[in-house]
Amino acid sequence: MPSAVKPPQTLYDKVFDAHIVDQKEDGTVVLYIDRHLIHEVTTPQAFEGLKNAGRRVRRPDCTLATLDHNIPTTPRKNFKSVASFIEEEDSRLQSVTLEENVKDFGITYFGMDDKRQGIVHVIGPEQGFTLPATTVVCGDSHTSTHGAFGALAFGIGTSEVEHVFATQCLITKRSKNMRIQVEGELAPGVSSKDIILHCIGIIGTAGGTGHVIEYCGSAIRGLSMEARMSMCNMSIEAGARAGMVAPDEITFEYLKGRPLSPKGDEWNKAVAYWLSLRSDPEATYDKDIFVDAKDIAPTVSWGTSPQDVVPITGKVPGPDDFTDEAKKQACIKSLKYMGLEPGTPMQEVVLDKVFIGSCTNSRIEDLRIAARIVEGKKVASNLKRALIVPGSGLVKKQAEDEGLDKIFLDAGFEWREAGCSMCLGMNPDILAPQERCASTSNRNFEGRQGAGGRTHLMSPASAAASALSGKLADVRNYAGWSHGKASAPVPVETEEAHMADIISDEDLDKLLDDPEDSQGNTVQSGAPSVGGMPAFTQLKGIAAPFEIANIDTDAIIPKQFLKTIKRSGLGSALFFPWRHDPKTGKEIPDFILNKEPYRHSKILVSTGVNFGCGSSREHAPWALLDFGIKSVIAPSYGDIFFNNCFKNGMLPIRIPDQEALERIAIEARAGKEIEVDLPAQVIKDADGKELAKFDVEEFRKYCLVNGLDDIGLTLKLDDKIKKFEEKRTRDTPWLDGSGYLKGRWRKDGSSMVVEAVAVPKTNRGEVSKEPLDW
Ligand SMILES: CC(C)[C@H](C(=O)O)[C@@H](O)C(=O)O
Ligand code: SF4
Repeated sequence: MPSAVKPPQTLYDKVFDAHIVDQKEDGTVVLYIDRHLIHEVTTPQAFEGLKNAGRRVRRPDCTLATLDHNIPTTPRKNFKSVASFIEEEDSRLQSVTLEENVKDFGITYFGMDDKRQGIVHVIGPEQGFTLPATTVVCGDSHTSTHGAFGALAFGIGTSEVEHVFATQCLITKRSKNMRIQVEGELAPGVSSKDIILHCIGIIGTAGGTGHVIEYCGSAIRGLSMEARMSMCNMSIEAGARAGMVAPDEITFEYLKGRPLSPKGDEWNKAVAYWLSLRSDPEATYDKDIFVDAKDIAPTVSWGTSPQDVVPITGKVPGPDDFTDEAKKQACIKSLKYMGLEPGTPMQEVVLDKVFIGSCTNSRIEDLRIAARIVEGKKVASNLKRALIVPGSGLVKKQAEDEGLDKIFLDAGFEWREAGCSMCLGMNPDILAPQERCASTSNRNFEGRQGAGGRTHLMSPASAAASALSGKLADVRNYAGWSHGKASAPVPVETEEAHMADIISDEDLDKLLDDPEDSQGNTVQSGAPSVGGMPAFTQLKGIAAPFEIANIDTDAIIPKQFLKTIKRSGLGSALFFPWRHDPKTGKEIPDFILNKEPYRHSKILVSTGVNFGCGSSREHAPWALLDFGIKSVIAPSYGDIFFNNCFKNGMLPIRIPDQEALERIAIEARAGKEIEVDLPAQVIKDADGKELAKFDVEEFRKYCLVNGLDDIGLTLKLDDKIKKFEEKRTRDTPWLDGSGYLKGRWRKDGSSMVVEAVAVPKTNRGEVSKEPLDW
């Protein structure tokens, strides 16, 4: 536990320090991970790596698995097995693969026939698996959600998932501290979703890059745990990898009695420890933002970035509302995609669908508020669908116990089973091209909810009001609304809408199986083979210039390509919607990577900030690598993407100096080769003239130049990891041997060792549940 004599520290500093297993001189830290949540999308390649290297999962008791992204949210009355229930082949394969892996490695798993199944970020807190002062990771960017408990929780890529499986540690660096203080009382109709949208509007999607945000102030203290989760969830959209709230009475009340929360004497010990980790009053922050709660209105997004927000009473902005040229261009692009005219009042924007769900807003309180607003009324007749998708089977059950399902069904909503659903459309719930959706999810990127689909982010209350209005609506006008409009029955999703997702399943299979690009050229298969990493020293080649800011990983590789259990063959999927015409599927000749000489690019130069923001999908670097791009140069990056590159033998280079970056971009635009020299840390033009110097962390450079597998390096620290675990067992015994694996643990000398007992299986693809102890 942290000592009282240390200089003033933040909550983040304290939790981070309490988990250091080893620290190198350059600041690289081996950090112990208390809790690992896993799902089907980002684990197959990690398990494959483990198997190939003959490694085990070090702490199955600290690992919890579920299915969420791929699964249909249709009724499960006839559910027999995942293998027979999931129709779409790639989704089925990914889901069955998870089931096989959890059996092979003895990991607790909530399958589709378990009422505890749900979105990974809903079930962790619900079970008390997420606890204050812990480190929590998941191969998913919205792991930031769990920071609501005062946990240091962040998303990781698949290589890091494998690293945690094998070592229960991660190699990382200390982040900077940022504070967002929200003081005062929230106005009626304003929720924590509005707080976070408002804050992202202020700081931008790159505002928190490199930082961990601590949310504090009276408005935050007044929020429930569920509201805090919604807010921390979107820290990633604010550019930060993690967001935290100091644990308090509200936290403890939420956790007490949860299946995996500490019990009896341990509970009191745990609470005392958790309280000791609050930020010291004199602690300082690298970035400080103050928000007056009364300035926050119900907020909605208008564009294709979560920073594109206005109060619901506002209008769609136009390029003239921005002074910065890059922002003007981004506005033009967003308006075109969203099909909006500048100056249109937001409340006149007509909707096609409403989605209330996702790891941001699918908890019981979200459903309660939505139900209160729609009770006794009907969804507008112009809506094609209005979906309520509970975040977990337990949320669903509770809502049904309270009669909320009936309220929704009577109002004309669909009442679905738990899953990610229309948040990203890896499952059958998607938008058709040009359909407009009021959504309680967290990302409004191009194609996020379905190719060509248009997303407006908002709170559950606003989404409920919008469902009644059929347009984007100000919830404050709906509180007393009692006369429902006549509503038409909500049509069910057609097969056509699903297939409209640009690429058919057959095409997808072909692309993934065939290591050729869409032009039929064999592409360099640069993605590393499992267990190894190619060395990186000098790289000379054509550099493709990209001039847009905030290029997200959904754009680098859209969701339909994430349903693979392999790392290779993704080159054809790179920037798929930007490279191909959605109607014909043919190449768009003007897109940079479709032009000569850029088809042969080995380097990508982005003059825009925050390259690779958003999702943790390691498929993004895999796709770049498979296309032939081994190095990216940009002013700044999404943190997870930046890490993921190194894990694949790629070099992402930060060049924050605008002039130096422009020198490089000039060469790129001219179609000339440039050279990246990692040992010398310089970028040169084709004649060897220096264009820029760059920094790279010593440890990362060492691994890249020598092609080292960092799992092997961490495993060499086994003695230190064991020592850490002994101390953890003494100080925080409630973190060992989760309730689900009771009786499977034995003491082996000084350390806890899990016995290699697979979760009992009923039949292939089906895993039986551990008995519930509640
Ligand atoms: C599939 C996963 C990698 C991804 C993420 O990391 O966020 C997904 O959950 C998303 O929301 O885009
Ligand atoms: S953001 Fe959406 S897709 Fe990602 S975990 Fe949350 S609900 Fe699932």
